[in-house]
Amino acid sequence: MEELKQEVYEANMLLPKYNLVTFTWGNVSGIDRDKNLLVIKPSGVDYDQLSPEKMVVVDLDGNVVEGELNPSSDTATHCVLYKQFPNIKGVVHTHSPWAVSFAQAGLDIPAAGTTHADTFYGPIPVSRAMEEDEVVTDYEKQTGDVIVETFLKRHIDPDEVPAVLVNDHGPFTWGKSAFQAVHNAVVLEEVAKMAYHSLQLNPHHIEMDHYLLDKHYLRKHGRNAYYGQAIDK
Ligand SMILES: O=C(CO)[C@@H](O)[C@H](O)COP(=O)(O)O
Repeated sequence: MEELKQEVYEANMLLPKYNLVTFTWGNVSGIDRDKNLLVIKPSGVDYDQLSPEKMVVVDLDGNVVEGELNPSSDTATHCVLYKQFPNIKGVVHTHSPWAVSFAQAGLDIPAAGTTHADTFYGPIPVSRAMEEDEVVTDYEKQTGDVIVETFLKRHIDPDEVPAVLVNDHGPFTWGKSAFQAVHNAVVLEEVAKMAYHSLQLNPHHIEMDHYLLDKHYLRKHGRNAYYGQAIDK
């Protein structure tokens, strides 16, 4: 687990580097799928006080297996995502302002251009607002459940759109490693900013044409399709 602690520590340090967080906001985790153990940032610790040794190891139920500090307050959300999205090995939560603005407005981030399509095969979905009892009982676990519900109800593949906006809260991203999850968080913030400005310039021309989304995303990610029909060429 030492290697994963080092990776997750370095991934956490990228959040302030790319201006995705302020103070102790946000968190990154990574999972060892063989051991079913995840490493996550400790709760409430300033980024400049972090070290690989301060990372916390928990099981998929959030029980601390190793570490002196409390795990991130969002640990339960990370655990739900690892359980429900079997191909992911890293999760990130940030408070990046442009993505949070869409989350607070209850709006998807539209697939407005090829910058978006490079990483996300469609709009970034915003979850529904959570009910009072969901917030009061176990907010962080319920947050994970609402994220999974969003992808199931909208038939979105989490491997093709590795990001979500939690309504009234902020973004979560994921990927095949903690570093890839951070990369997706950086791209998410950039495309949120671009989409906001595109909407201001021309709200009537925002969603990119599907054939361009298909060609661009699927060509970059190993498939080639046209209007969703896979073309074996
Ligand atoms: O979303 C929130 C608070 O709104 C949390 O993600 C904090 O931003 C970070 O909490 P810790 O990871 O330090 O517990």
